[in-house]
Amino acid sequence: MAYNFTSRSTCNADFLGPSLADICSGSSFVLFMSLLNTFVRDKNKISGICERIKPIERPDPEYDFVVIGGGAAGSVVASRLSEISNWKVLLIEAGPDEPTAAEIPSFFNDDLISWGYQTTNESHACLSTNGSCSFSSAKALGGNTVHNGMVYLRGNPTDYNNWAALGNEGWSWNEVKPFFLKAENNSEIHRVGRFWHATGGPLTVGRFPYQPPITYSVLAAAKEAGFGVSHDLNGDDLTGFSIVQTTNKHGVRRSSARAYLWPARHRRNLHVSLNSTCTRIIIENGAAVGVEYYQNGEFKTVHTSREVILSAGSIKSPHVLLLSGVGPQNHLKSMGVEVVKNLPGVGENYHDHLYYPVTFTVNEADIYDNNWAAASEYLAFQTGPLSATGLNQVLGVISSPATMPDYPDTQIQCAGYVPSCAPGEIGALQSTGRRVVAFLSGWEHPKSRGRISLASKNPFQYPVIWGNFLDNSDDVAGLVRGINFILALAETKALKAHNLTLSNTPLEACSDHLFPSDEYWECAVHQNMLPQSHNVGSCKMGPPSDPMAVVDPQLRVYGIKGLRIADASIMPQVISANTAAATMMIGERAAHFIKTYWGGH
Ligand SMILES: Cc1cc2nc3c(=O)[nH]c(=O)nc-3n(C[C@H](O)[C@H](O)[C@H](O)COP(=O)(O)OP(=O)(O)OC[C@H]3O[C@@H](n4cnc5c(N)ncnc54)[C@H](O)[C@@H]3O)c2cc1C
Repeated sequence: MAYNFTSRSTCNADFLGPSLADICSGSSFVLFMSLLNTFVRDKNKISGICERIKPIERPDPEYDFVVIGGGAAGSVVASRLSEISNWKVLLIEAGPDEPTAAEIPSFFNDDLISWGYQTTNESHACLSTNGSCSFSSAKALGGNTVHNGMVYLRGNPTDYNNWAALGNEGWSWNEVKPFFLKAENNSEIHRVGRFWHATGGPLTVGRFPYQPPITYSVLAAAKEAGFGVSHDLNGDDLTGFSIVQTTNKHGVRRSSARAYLWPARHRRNLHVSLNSTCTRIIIENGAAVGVEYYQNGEFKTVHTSREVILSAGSIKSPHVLLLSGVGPQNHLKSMGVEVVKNLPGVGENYHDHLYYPVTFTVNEADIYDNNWAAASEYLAFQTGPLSATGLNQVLGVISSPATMPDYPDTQIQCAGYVPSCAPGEIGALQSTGRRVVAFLSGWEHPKSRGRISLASKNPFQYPVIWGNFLDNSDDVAGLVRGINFILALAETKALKAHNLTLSNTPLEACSDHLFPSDEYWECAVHQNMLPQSHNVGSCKMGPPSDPMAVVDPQLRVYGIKGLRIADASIMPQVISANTAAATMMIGERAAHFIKTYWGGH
């Protein structure tokens, strides 16, 4: 095999986001990361430098549709609507284009492009950080699909049947499944089969080309501990540990923007405006007629002749609605915002999956996996450690005694072996200690509900994000059960062979409890639990009989004509799995509703 770095592209994309060199601090990293960034950027197969959407500088005064937010759902909506060549579509995204670093799977969760959100006033959670939980959310074209873990899980059929049972016609599993399939291009169809999967859609899905060797010990441990091994958690094997499929193509990330927008880059009827923050939806006589946004130091407006689609995610969609005068009237009045429509559910019902990390060491030196050898292999072949997310591609789905066997409520996410920053030397040590791995107890059926509300009517001030996490004691119990599953996994011969040793040390704040008893873990999760950034529910979908519903089952905002919401915020209850695939499905569903309404099929 010969290394080939000669595919230097001549394309230019001066609108790209931050460089790899910005990710790692420390001067010794800079040369290595700058060179890697240059090589990656020039390699079209990885960076897609010649395939990117070219942003528009001066949008037209009017479009048929304006989509706010180019994330998991917004990119899908804009792409699907612009399939109709006589519809003009504008997509407004607050962030820049997706950075080249994002294309390399091992550099996931890069905080450089994050909005940097924090919850406040938590009485039961994140007590070690004064009741404020931090979580990541990407500000870039592609939204969180640009820096998420790429795990492709759709959730459980019961999740969607529950939505339908709440009065959301058209959202049962059998009705949403075709839209998952429409999106999907499964690169392992021979392994996972056509009953559950499809080929030919925009979103390439498959396992990463690389798994760290310890992966197979984790799977053996899962078998030994009785959790089982699933060959496909999206098929009929709904529980067990698995090397999951992810949104990657040949070891390169597939964000929703790369999957849906880049192939549409030659469409003359699709415009994308980057670094453009929507500050308000313009509503006249009960109808959305345009959008106000801020770009390059100026407020601008654009009008729409058909619809505005709000896809700014679970934090910003309610924020934009509230800034536009749509929300609980008393709250709006108290903030000095003119009430356009009293809609009490806006910002309510906010919730997220919760997790608690249990950390261990293994009997290996703590080396950096990102080095010249790994980088060269990745540049030449898009394989090796950089082509994957380390042990994070392994997770377990478990039904605890609190749920039905076919409706799992616990997810154990594995973590470790992720090559990200590197000092530039092959085999350099990260520390003189042993390598750390973690297992995250993930609680997938949270019952606590929080709220998004205005901090002020200034559109640039973040809203107040109150998770109210762990308010319901069932959520604490769920996390502790997950921790016990992890401890059982750690006791297996398969993992003992790695000398897996618990490294969580007793917390001072929990010193009244025996370490590691259930009482101790209950105390610990109140101290250090984290939201998983799978936030949903803050503009929930519901039937007209539900006074707290924000959108109807066709995603139309109650009481405002020409305005829909398509993103994770419409989920009435979070699904039992990572939320990106479901959110892209919501984008597909929204585009279908819109095309049906306006005769666009
Ligand atoms: C670190 C991390 C890891 C994750 N890992 C996984 C995973 O492995 N698998 C999985 O399934 N899910 C994962 N998720 C969750 C998943 O990515 C999200 O649920 C999903 O992206 C939500 O989609 P969305 O369209 O609702 O919002 P987003 O994807 O957040 O998109 C919203 C977009 O709107 C833009 N925007 C916001 N406000 C404005 C405004 N005022 N004007 C213009 N634009 C605006 C934002 O910049 C953003 O681009 C992860 C999330 C995070 C943060």
